[in-house]
Order: sequence, then structure tokens, then C-alpha cells
Amino acid sequence: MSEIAVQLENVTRRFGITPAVRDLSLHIRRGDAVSLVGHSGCGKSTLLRMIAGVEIPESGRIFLEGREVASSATFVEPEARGVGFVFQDYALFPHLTVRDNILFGLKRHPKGEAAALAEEMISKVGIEHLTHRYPHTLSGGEQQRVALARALAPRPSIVLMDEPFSNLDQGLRGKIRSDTLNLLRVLGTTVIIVTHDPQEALSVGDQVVLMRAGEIVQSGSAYDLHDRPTNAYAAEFFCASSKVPGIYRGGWIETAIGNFAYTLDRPPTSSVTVYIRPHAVALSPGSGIRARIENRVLHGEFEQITLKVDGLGVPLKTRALERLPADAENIEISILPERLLAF
Ligand SMILES: Nc1ncnc2c1ncn2[C@@H]1O[C@H](COP(=O)(O)OP(=O)(O)OP(=O)(O)O)[C@@H](O)[C@H]1O
Repeated sequence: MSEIAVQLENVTRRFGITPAVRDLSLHIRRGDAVSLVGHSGCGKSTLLRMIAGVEIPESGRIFLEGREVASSATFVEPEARGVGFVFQDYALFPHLTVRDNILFGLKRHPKGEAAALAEEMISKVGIEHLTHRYPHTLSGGEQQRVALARALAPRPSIVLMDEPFSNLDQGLRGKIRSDTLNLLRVLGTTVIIVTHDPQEALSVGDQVVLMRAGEIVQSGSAYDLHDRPTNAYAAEFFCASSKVPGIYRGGWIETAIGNFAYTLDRPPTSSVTVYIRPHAVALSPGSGIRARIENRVLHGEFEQITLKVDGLGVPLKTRALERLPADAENIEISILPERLLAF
């Protein structure tokens, strides 16, 4: 069996003249959990739907588990692709009980085998107590688990999930997300999860794929995308920054808040923008960089502090784990050059 579960080669799909997905190539390893993230309209759902087979690429080729399923010469129907799908609204059949919803996806199996597969997944997902209920009597979290059991019951090797946790409230979302991912990992299922939430994308993925206007902006580990973005768009998408103008001097950058060691593939004296993220600003008494506290927001464990530094056109933000005195007005800070980004 191929090590690559999903392979897209130069896939394009247009609606009218604008491509929803543009000449996109992507490889996903077997068993990985991949998050597909980007702002509304960037083409995430269209990409997922082409992998599922409910949308047809205009050009390019799609392979699942090494088998060509879509190209100019081939089209494999969705039911024959071995792919499970979980929709944002769960799409459960209202007139069927939970058990019958799960059995519905097993129609191609002999009756006894279908019943056994359904029971196995009902127990793995932990919904034994719900099997006789109808969807409208279930909470959002319960419906999500039924939809997951229905998608997984036929044991697809690949599961596609379109915003699967977005209808759950914040408290439940983290728990259901980690339960779902743990189960998929135990089963060895490859999963692609579409989300527009940057934090969710980072927490889900073995691989994070950031899209914009039908193209991949950057793809890699969550650490790559958050800590080592290769362009300004990715840097901004995953973390709000204070943007400060600077001059690249070859090996270092000159800014209004100091000079920082930095290597860029640019000629010296180029203008650059330095992205100062909250974790690049440290409270450090005695540093000599004085900052006025403009705002404090307590987030429980940490406090978000907005700071104004003389000579700097934009405020800086930092996160303090230590509590500052309630009446603190000024503090001294330092900038951690290894945490700066410049483009
Ligand atoms: N059936 C369709 N007919 C016409 N245009 C479409 C169709 N489906 C998608 N589009 C357009 O293609 C682009 C990409 O849409 P898509 O739904 O893939 O984006 P998305 O990233 O999933 O967005 P969202 O997060 O809002 O669901 C959008 O501009 C959308 O308006």
C-alpha cells in the first residue's frame, strides 16, 4: 500500500471565471490528521468535495491510496472511494434512529456484518445509550458523535470533515475534538479537517495546510506554520503582531526600538516589516526600554498587556504570567530577537 493516502496533482476547479481551487498539488501521508485552514471562500470545501467525489476537478489528477480517482480519463464515484464524510450540520436523517442512521452507511454490507460493524463503532464512539433516539432529541455534541460513528462504521481509510466542531460550544469543542482525533489515530484513519479557526488548525494537525484564493500559502507542521511562517500572510494568519518598519543592513535589522540580529535573503538597505508578536516581548526590569501600560486584560492564567513605547508608531502586546501591581503604569521590556519575524 502507498505511504501517501491523498495525492492531488495540479488540481483546478473554477466556478465562472474565478478558480475556487487553482493548480493545487498536495500530498498527505497515511494515518495523518491534516487541517485545511483559511478564510471564508479560499476553496477549502471545494477541495474537500473534490476528494470526496461530489465535485469534479476541471483539470489535474487525484489519487486516493495510490489509486487514481479523478482525472481527464477517470472518475470514481463517491461511494466507491472508501472515504467517509462528516458535515458541519452532521446531516443525520431525521426520520431514522441513531442505529438506523449508522446502518444507512453500511447498505453495501451483508446484514449481519453491517450490524456487527455498527455495534463496534457505536461502542468505540461511546453512544450505546443513544441508539434508539432520533436526531432531533440529541444535543449538538451527541449528534456530532453519531455523525462520526456513521462516517467511520464502514471503516473508510480516509475521513473528510468540514468544520465538524464549529456548531459545538467552546467548552465541549476541545473535548470532542481530542476524543475524535484519538479515536481516528487508534483506527489509523487518515483525516482531513476543514476549519477557519487558526487555533483549531494548529491543535489538530500533523500537517497544517493554509489556503488563500484557491492556492496553498504554506503547508507543514503546526510548529512550522506558527513559528516559521514563510511569508507575511501566514505570519498574520496564525498570530496578531505589531508591525514595525525596519531597514535590513545585512545580518541585522535597524528599527525604532533597536537593532536586531536577523538574516534575510535580501540585499542590504532593503526596507522590511518586522513582526513583533506577544511572545517576542518580555517584561525585563533594568533593560532600559521603557513602556507605558495602556491596557490590561486578564485571561485567567495570563494577562494580556498593551504597551506604548516612545518613538514607536504602534502599540506592542505581551502576555505576562506573573501578576503586575494593580497600579503599575510603566514597565521595562526587552525584545527577543530570535522570536521576531521580518518580511
Ligand atoms: N457551487 C458553486 N457555485 C458557484 N461558486 C461556488 C460554488 N461553490 C463554491 N463557489 C465559490 O468558490 C469559492 C470557494 O468556495 P469554498 O466553499 O470552497 O470556500 P471555503 O474556503 O470552504 O469557504 P467557507 O469557509 O466560507 O465555507 C468561493 O468564492 C465560492 O463563492
